[in-house]
Amino acid sequence: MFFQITKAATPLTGCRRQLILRSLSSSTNNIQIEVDNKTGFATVSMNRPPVNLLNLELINSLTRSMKEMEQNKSRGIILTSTSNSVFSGGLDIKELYRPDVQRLREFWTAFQDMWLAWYGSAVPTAALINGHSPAGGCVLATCCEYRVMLPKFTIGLNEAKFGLVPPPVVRISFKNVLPLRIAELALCQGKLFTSNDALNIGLIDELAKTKEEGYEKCVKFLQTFRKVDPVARSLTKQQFRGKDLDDLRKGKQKDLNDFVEHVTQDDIQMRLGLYLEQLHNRKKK
Ligand SMILES: CC/C=C\C/C=C\CCCC/C=C/C(=O)SCCNC(=O)CCNC(=O)[C@H](O)C(C)(C)COP(=O)(O)OP(=O)(O)OC[C@H]1O[C@@H](n2cnc3c(N)ncnc32)[C@H](O)[C@@H]1OP(=O)(O)O
Repeated sequence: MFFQITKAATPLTGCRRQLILRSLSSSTNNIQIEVDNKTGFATVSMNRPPVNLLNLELINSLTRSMKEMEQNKSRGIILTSTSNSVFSGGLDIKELYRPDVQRLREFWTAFQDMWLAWYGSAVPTAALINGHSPAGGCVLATCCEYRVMLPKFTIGLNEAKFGLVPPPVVRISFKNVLPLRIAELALCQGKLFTSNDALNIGLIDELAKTKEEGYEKCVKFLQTFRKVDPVARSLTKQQFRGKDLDDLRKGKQKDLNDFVEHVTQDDIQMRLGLYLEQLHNRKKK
């Protein structure tokens, strides 16, 4: 993939000059990448209005972005969104409802690859959670090494509430962040935590009042690795996450088959249909 590079001031950091890298190969422009001149850190912003739902194209763009930043020897990545109220609304349920099975398989394979790329990234990562972050949004945030969240939003894995069983790839990064008992209870309850509660249980690391403050906190975290050898850092991270990554790599085909079998069941399709309807009608009441 090719990038067009231009210099511009960014709304994220006021007048600080940044390199704006815009993906040219993506016709949808669903990701924006900015590289800070001073720190060398890249900000990856999901940009799929209105609520950054993870469809096949956005998932593929997230994976490609990570691979390219690794190739470019990026020194750190901040994942956020261009929205004012949503980090990511999670999986686009339209991908799961009455699916074309071939596309459903492609979709879940892409999600597995995105998880492998972000959870296993060689580059240090921080999530700037500038809005709601349910389900797939929470998976992305927990793939990162550090989380800074703005107040009065929600984050968590709510799949159980609408009848989905969270597969391993969804559970693992959540379990990596939280004590096992809290993770188990939260998953069984399909619980979404407020920003404050998320801080109290350790699902996020810091709160920030504004996106700018959150950005500075993410930068501060990434700078903690400034004096650490990048290869040693990356291999140490792999020692912690390597087994999880290997388990998915080895079990990819089974995980895919389980996912497709689960999602295409009549009962699950009915629940997904009802949930979509509920989301659509939410504001009419
Ligand atoms: C053995 C086991 C094997 C396999 C298991 C199978 C499956 C596992 C699944 C994998 C795990 C991941 C799951 C997910 O991510 S599912 C998605 C979960 N997400 C949610 O529940 C969030 C729902 N959305 C919201 O709560 C709100 O939309 C949100 C994000 C807080 C934003 O609110 P707001 O800004 O007010 O925006 P709207 O609600 O008006 O939404 C705008 C627009 O988008 C539609 N929409 C919202 N979310 C979704 C979604 N997830 N999928 C599809 N569509 C969605 C909403 O209806 C609006 O559209 P409209 O046309 O009505 O205007």
